[in-house]
This record gives sequence, structure tokens and C-alpha cells, in this order.
Amino acid sequence: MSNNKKVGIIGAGNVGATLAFSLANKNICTEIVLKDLRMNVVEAMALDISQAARAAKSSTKVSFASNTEEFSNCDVIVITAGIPRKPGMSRDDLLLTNAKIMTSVINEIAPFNKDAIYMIVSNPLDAMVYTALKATSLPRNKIIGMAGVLDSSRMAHFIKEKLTFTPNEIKAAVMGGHGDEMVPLANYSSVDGKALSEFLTADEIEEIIVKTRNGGAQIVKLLETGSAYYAPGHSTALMVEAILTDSKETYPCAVMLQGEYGYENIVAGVPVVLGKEGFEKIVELELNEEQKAQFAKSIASIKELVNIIDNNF
Ligand SMILES: NC(=O)C1=CN([C@@H]2O[C@H](COP(=O)(O)OP(=O)(O)OC[C@H]3O[C@@H](n4cnc5c(N)ncnc54)[C@H](O)[C@@H]3O)[C@@H](O)[C@H]2O)C=CC1
Ligand SMILES: O=C([O-])CC(=O)C(=O)O
Repeated sequence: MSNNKKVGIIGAGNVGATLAFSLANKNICTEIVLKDLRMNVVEAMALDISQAARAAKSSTKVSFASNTEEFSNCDVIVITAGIPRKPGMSRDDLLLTNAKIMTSVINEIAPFNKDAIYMIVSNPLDAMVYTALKATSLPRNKIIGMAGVLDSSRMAHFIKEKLTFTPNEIKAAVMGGHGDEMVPLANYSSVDGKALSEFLTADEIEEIIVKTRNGGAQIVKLLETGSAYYAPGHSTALMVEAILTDSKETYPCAVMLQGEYGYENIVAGVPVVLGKEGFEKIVELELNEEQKAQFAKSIASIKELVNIIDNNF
């Protein structure tokens, strides 16, 4: 691949390394550079993932940065640096620790990466996107959070558990914050182009919604030491690919709303068109009264976190 596209990943832990592995095997960028506080680990990841790429006949070079100058001129930067939750914690419990990390990493690297699009993964996701925007004052199209793609994949998985259709025939849609109040949209989800209600009872649809909302916590409880990373890493890779290839695909992403859906100055998950400029358009779906109320509840819980950020950063 000689398109001269460079992707930077800060935080080469579980999600960052999985993302690097997924991206490197796609052969869609010239270089991936990893940055982490754990220097031996990041060097090992760069070697191991480079070797995996060669096995996949991908020519993407995977390196690591030992200083900030080496982490420069990236087209896309993904930030996964931060702590994951453990059983018994909510994503919101990570707020102050991860906001401190987010502010310091983005302030450090932004001057070296003036044209980059930033993708935020660290939790609590919507508040971390807000923190990154606040720290940099970059235009809102350049800072995007990953969560809706993951939440929709989980919903598609739970639909697939109940029906024998192929993944290509299942469409799942989730919007709102990446928290307990996320808003799975049954009426924008479908199977073989038909409404879910043609194949599933109302109770079964409700069960899928509850499982989707609880999808992250389910894995945290089983893992005991951290949170999910294969689906998050791969979901992030899809979004990076859409930006690198200027695909103009629509994905649910956490972005700053400025009037869309009736909200101002708050970050939440909504469908957006992704391309080389980051998010290029927000798609405004028609919501029914119940969905509007659920979205309002989700926004209210994000607002509480944002107020804490505004009082501390
Ligand atoms: N948005 C989403 O849907 C998802 C978000 N997450 C979040 O992503 C974050 C990362 O999760 P994991 O990769 O599982 O955690 P992890 O602990 O495996 O990796 C985090 C990495 O960040 C590094 N790090 C911490 N501070 C840093 C700094 N200042 N500079 C460079 N590197 C730094 C650590 O050394 C570690 O390698 C967590 O906050 C987690 O909650 C995880 C899954 C899904
Ligand atoms: O559950 C967590 O803490 C990690 C995450 O956001 C997810 O897997 O959805």
C-alpha cells in the first residue's frame, strides 16, 4: 500500500493493539505508529503486528514512537489511552482519571498533527469526546467518538442469536450515549429489509434491547480484569477505513451536536457520514415520542458528566 496514509494510535493496550492488528491486515494505510507509556509493550506490539501483516500479505508498516516528534503528521489518530472499568464499575466511574489522560495526550500530540482527524475510544466515551474538543478547540468534524458501531454490532449479534438470517441481512441501529441509557432503535433495525416485528415478538425485541445496553458490562463481568476489545477494536478499524478511503458511509458516531436533534453543545451518538474531513454530515432520523424521551434521558446523563468536566478542566 503506497497511499502515504499514516494512522497513529495512542494506547497500545487491548483495544489499541486489536485495532492496529485489524487495520494492519486490511492493507489500507502505509504506516501505523503506536504510542504508549509502556515502552517494551509498545515495541513488542509493533513487531508482532508487523509480522502478522506480512502473513496477511499487507505492506502496512507498524512502528512505535519513542518521542512525540515521531508521532507526527498522522491522517487519523485514535486515542484509546485510559483505564478500562472492572466488575462493579460503570463507565462513568472512569471520568476524572481518563479526562486527565485525554487532556494530556491530546495537548501533547495535537501541535505535531495539525491536519489529523481524531477518533476517541476511551470511556466514558461521549464525555471524552467533549473533553478532547474542549482541550483542542478543533472544529467538531475533526473529533469523533467510536461506540455506536460497536453497540449496533452487539444488537445485530443478539438478533442473529434468535434468527437464521446472514449478517448481511441484519441491520441494527443504536443511537444516544455509550452508557446504560443508550437508545437501540428497533424501528430502524431490520431483517431481510423487513421490520423486526415480522420475525420477533415484542418481548423478544425488548430482550435484545436490554442485552445490547448491557453488552459491555456482560463482558466486563466475565473478564474480571478489564473490558471488551475485539469488537471495539474492529469497529474502530471500520471507521478509520471510512475516513482513509473517503467512503461517505453512514455510521453511528459520538459527535458534538449544534442544534441537531434539538440539542446544543453536547456530544452524543447519532448517524453521521464519514469521509476524509471526519464527519461530513449528521443524519437526522425521525424519532417517535418514546425514542425522543429515551434520547433526552441519555443526553441528560451525558450532561452530568460534561458539567463535571467543565468544573474541573
Ligand atoms: N468506546 C468504546 O466503545 C469502548 C471504549 N473502551 C475504553 O477504551 C479504553 C482502553 O481500553 P483497553 O485497551 O481495554 O485498556 P488497556 O488498559 O488494555 O489499555 C490502555 C492503554 O493505555 C495506555 N496509556 C495510559 N495512559 C497513557 C498515556 N498518557 N499515554 C499513552 N498511553 C497511555 C496504557 O499503558 C495501556 O497500554 C478504556 O477507557 C475503555 O473503557 C473500551 C472498549 C470499548
Ligand atoms: O464496557 C466497557 O467498559 C467497555 C465498553 O465501552 C464496551 O465494551 O462497550
